[in-house]
Amino acid sequence: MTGTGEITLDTATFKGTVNFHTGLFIDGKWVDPVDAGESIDVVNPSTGKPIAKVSLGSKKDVDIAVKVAHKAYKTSWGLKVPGFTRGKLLMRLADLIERDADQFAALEAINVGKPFAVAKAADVAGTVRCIRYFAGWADKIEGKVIETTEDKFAYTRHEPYGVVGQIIPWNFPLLMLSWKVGPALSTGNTIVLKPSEMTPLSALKFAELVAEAGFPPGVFNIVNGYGWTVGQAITEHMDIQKVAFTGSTLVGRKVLEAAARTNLKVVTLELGGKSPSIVFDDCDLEQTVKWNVQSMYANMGQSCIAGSRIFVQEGIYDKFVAGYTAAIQAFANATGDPFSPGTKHGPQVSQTQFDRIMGYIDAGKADGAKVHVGGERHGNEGFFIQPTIFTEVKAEMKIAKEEIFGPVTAIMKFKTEEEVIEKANDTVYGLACYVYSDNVKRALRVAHALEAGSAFVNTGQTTDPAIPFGGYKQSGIGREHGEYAIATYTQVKGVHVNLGVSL
Ligand SMILES: NC(=O)C1=CN([C@@H]2O[C@H](COP(=O)(O)OP(=O)(O)OC[C@H]3O[C@@H](n4cnc5c(N)ncnc54)[C@H](O)[C@@H]3O)[C@@H](O)[C@H]2O)C=CC1
Ligand code: BAL
Repeated sequence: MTGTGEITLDTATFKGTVNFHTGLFIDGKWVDPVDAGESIDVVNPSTGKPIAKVSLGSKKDVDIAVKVAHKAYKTSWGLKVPGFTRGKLLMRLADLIERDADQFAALEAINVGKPFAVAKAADVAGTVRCIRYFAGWADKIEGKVIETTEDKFAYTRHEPYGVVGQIIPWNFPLLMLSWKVGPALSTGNTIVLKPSEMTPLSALKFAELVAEAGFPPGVFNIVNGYGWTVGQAITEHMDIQKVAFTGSTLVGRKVLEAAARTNLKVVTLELGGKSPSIVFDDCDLEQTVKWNVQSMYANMGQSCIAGSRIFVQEGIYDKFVAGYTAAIQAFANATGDPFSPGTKHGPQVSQTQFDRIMGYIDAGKADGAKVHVGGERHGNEGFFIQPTIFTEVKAEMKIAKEEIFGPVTAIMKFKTEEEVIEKANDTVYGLACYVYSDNVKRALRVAHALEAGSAFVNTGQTTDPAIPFGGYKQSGIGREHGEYAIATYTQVKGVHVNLGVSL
């Protein structure tokens, strides 16, 4: 019997105990790592104190997990199982996650620092919707017949890869897992997944429900561990045919290099961003302020699509900055315990991220930008940072160029549409962009001219499992969501059948 953990809470939003396993989930069972004994401390970012220990896996455990995943693929999953059966199991899994929504939200609140209500309404509900969406695809994966000559019957099959590796980040531990697990299982692949070492708890809870839903053993496996050991072993494994990764551009590069060095596995990458938000004079000011607050400060700014560079047209600049400042000050007043009902802003996920973000704030100050709001830590416990706005920002400053991944906005002024398109596109990233204007022709013209995989027009940040998500430029390769995700988890075979006598 491997370890278990429990967290008991008596808060205004959640009262009760959440139990979870702390081992590795391989072949439908909870097991200890081959090199048992070492563990990872899981920390509550609101206090900086440990809340659990989970087993630390290694390359040896990845090897075992890949073997059982391969066997499951050949014997009890893959195309052996009809799409409607895979879909039914995924539907059942979604129902179980919904049943345990409060427990999942509690884990995301205590382990990531997300406000409980937000975790429940966004992360958990989004996960349920994502799994249901991909359950629906399972029996709709179709090839096509291709007309060539009268003698030839040719058609395509969209076949799974076999064993896929999935490496999950810490900013949306459950939701990002669902974006990867949903399409992989729907299409018949089996999975070896590594959660972030900082935020493994919701993934471990998820694995319990995979077993309860009745998926065959070996179809879904979790190996906890660090990126440079377990993560790297996944990316280098010769029997993993595809890897899906969400995280930093730095590590994304390593994932691609590992694939090139080993078996040329297919790689999809969802990486960093420095998304522009463009506010035109003719926008609906009140709404635009609200949308910008949400797009930037949701999840404590730890979102790859955060609208972190706000370009404001000169005619509305003063009014926008005044409205945005007031809104951020109100938002900042709702900083605190993720389990308090009114909390909107929690801690950063870790000491490392806290230090990194404070380093950027210091760089902004040193480079001559003006701290308009915030700019300091909040309180003296945990990893809280005040929502921060910089004005008087120049394009060449670090805070305008690099992904901060924290609650820090850089506001800049512009005059013309042409000028702002050029400035907005002057980045190595291309994940998302935001455009605010009541002139729909202009809004769409600009959205089309911006080099980004998602364009949000007159809205905050929003994702939907039906709508493709991914990056241009150094923000990634491939797409998650929608039929595009189905395509990235299948490979196409062209079948040529001779109906005549000659070739
Ligand atoms: N696109 C996104 O949603 C995310 C972006 N980031 C960006 O990355 C920055 C640094 O955050 P980190 O936690 O250090 O990100 P990271 O890229 O190191 O971590 C993401 C995942 O990759 C794994 N990993 C690390 N090294 C690996 C390797 N060599 N091979 C395979 N897997 C590996 C980690 O264990 C984790 O599961 C953030 O400040 C942010 O800018 C981080 C998390 C999510
Ligand atoms: N990584 C996809 C969702 C987000 O970070 O906003």
